[in-house]
Amino acid sequence: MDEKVIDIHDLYKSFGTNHVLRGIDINVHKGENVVVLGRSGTGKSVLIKIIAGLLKPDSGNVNVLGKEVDKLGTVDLRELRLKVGFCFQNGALYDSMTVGENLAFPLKRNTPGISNEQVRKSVNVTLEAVGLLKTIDQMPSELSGGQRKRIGIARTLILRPDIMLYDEPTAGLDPITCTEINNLINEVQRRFHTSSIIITHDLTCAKDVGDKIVVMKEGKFVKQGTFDEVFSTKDELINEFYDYNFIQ
Ligand SMILES: Nc1ncnc2c1ncn2[C@@H]1O[C@H](COP(=O)(O)OP(=O)(O)OP(=O)(O)O)[C@@H](O)[C@H]1O
Repeated sequence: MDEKVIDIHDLYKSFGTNHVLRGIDINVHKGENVVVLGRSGTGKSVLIKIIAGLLKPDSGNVNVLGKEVDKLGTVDLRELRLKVGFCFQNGALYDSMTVGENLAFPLKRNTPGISNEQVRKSVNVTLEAVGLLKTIDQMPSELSGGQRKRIGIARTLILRPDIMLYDEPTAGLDPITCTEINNLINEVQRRFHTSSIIITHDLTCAKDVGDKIVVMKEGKFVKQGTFDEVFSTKDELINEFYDYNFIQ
């Protein structure tokens, strides 16, 4: 796990007078799942949007897969974005397309010349990987919340990215479905050799999927280590999380 696929140093980002990121350092090694844990509004989504090249940093170094993201031109940025999969909180599915079409769409758009047979094969393999091949002809509105999340992950995965960025993958799900999503995130890591950042305020998710946990507060990282290292001392910050998650 020596190779760094994400290497961020001294990252700052403000919106007007709202100083959201205030000197962030983080690295993700190849094959690692890193959880960013923090309460609402601490800047977790802004951080992964900067990594995905969707927002520009004010200052600092943001190196992703060996490239300085904010220095890339349009073509190089587009190429990098294909290797960085962004799993949106709501799955970002097209409601007017079937599940199969939702997966085929990004693949066709980003792989000029791909044959219908290759698309069909890839859609099948990817749906099978998330355990939902049976939903291929269903509409997103017919799916449960957990299924929509899985399909959202599949739609990102179909481009076989090196990096997966998960934005609150378990938000709004019941505990059993949360566990299923956590298992899927680990399965994706194993099967597709992805490196991931998972942002969440769900402690069970952090514990289940995180090789490393970083705790963010007010735009800074205040703790990092394995789950046990971070949560071995129950200071005020950590207690906030236990209270929030109703865990004693
Ligand atoms: N495009 C934007 N323009 C202006 N302000 C923004 C923009 N994106 C985010 N912000 C602000 O940045 C701050 C951090 O937002 P962010 O979405 O990163 O929080 P978060 O930690 O992901 O919270 P949550 O858990 O609720 O999603 C918020 O105050 C938000 O209003």
